[in-house]
Amino acid sequence: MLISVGTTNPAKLKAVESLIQFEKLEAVCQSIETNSGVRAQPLSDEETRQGAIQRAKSALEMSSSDISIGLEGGVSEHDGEMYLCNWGALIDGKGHLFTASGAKIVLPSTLSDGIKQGAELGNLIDEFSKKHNVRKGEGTIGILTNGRMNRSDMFFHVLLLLYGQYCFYYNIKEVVQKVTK
Ligand SMILES: O=P(O)(O)OP(=O)(O)OP(=O)(O)OC[C@H]1O[C@@H](n2cnc3c(O)ncnc32)[C@H](O)[C@@H]1O
Ligand SMILES: [Mg+2]
Repeated sequence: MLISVGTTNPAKLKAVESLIQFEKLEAVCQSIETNSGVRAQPLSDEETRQGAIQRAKSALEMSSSDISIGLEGGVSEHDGEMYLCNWGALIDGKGHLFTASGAKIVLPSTLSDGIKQGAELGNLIDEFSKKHNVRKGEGTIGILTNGRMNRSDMFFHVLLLLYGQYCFYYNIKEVVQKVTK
């Protein structure tokens, strides 16, 4: 089985490798650089979700994979507070689309103020944590939980939700969403 993933970010790719291991899949993971079709810093759940879907669609178009995956990070506002949000999309060989979101965590005002001024979280979190390329490693979620969670584990959880739905609907031969939606 070939699984294409619309990113070159090692934290996201590690999550897919973890899924392959966990599910004992005979699969190869192909990393494909894709355009998310949304802003580099998505500012809502909907925009982040669309980014994940677009990445999965592009990865499918650019490969002959059995399954394609898109993972996207962004922020969303709830009750005046800004949260880190995460979305994933999986498209199977028949063109069926599955989506799921991941853990959310509130951002301190230093980060949310910077994002409101137009900066990208990836750059802000490096400055905030005095580390380099946090987005490719533990991620903002790692920094803000003092290392109890990390970006790969968070996306691995999203992937379980995606792959789990794929298995569930495939078994009963039902499909909830179409790619065209
Ligand atoms: O190479 P790609 O796949 O684009 O990976 P990315 O790290 O840029 O990740 P996203 O495009 O999905 O995230 C959108 C923006 O939010 C930042 N971001 C999102 N989640 C993050 C996290 O957990 N840690 C650090 N930065 C994060 C990221 O750096 C971008 O500026
Ligand atoms: Mg990006």
